[in-house]
Amino acid sequence: MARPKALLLGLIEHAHESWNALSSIAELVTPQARNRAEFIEECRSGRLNGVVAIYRTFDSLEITGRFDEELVKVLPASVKFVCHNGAGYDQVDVPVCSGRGIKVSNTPNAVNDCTADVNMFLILGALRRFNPPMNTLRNGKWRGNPLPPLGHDPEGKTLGIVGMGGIGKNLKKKAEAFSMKIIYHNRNKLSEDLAGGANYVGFEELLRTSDVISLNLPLNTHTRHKISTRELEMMKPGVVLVNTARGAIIDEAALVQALDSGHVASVGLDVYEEEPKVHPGLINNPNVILLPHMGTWTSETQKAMEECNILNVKTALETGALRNMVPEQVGL
Ligand SMILES: NC(=O)c1ccc[n+]([C@@H]2O[C@H](COP(=O)([O-])OP(=O)(O)OC[C@H]3O[C@@H](n4cnc5c(N)ncnc54)[C@H](O)[C@@H]3O)[C@@H](O)[C@H]2O)c1
Repeated sequence: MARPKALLLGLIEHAHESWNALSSIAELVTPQARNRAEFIEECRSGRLNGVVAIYRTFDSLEITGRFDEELVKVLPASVKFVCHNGAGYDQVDVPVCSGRGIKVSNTPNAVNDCTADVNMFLILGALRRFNPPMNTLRNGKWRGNPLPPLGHDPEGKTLGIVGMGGIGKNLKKKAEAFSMKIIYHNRNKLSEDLAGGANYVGFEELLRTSDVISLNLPLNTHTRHKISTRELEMMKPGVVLVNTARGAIIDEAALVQALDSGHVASVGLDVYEEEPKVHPGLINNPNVILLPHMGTWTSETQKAMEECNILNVKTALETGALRNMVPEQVGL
């Protein structure tokens, strides 16, 4: 019987040894294609027949585009698993994969500390309004003239976490060390044990009562533009908003307006609607602290994510099951 193939879409940067070790159970292959049209052609040519598991990276979007209906339809019939190296898997259309009997995994947990650290950095940076003085210092003007506005302490402020999963729960612990009071909204209310003392509230109550709001939920058809004009208007005047989840959860044009009006005092962002493009209204606003999607950008976490994704490929090939199947497919 022919050996199964595992297809690598994108690069392994750290876990070379573990990837190469997979060659004992599968033939490891890479595509010749450099863009989506070429990849579709390569699939149609039969060159990738026999591929059972695909390891894909966030940046492999450049080679294949989204794993949407058009792409999933042309994948070889042998493909049974798509293993995505990342916690957020919005580049993969899960219902379409489910329809073709393809199982999808991601790399949760490995990202929790690293992303929650960035979350806390943005919360502190936005609350303390550190962006303008960081710029004036670099421009040789020390604190600037007029002086920058006074910031606010995290202590005693209410932090509303939307999406109390791996990162949300990790952020809760970190924010508690800064004496913040935590409330949360989640698709499902957590058990007392998992909530760890955080109060569950409805989405609108969270918007109305939080001093700081952190978005930690996945992007999908239900959550696109979950924060738009109506939701921004419900927030307390002077609210601080932080997003490390996915840019398109916020309607960026509406956010720019809310910042310009002063209703939203400051914002911390790691993610954007159309990366790598960033709305000029965000770049030009000194009350916005910006990072270019750095949530998991540490050597330790990048390696842990790659190891986790390789383990998914390995268990898929060896046992026919994924270790980290995405929640939508659990129980299918
Ligand atoms: N900035 C980065 O580099 C970076 C790094 C890792 C993850 N992320 C993003 O963060 C997101 C969260 O990651 P995670 O590992 O904590 O995921 P997770 O699946 O562990 O948690 C997500 C939580 O959101 C909840 N949720 C889903 N839909 C909801 C809705 N409509 N309303 C309220 N809650 C909802 C889920 O029930 C779950 O508890 C990922 O989807 C990813 O897009 C970004």
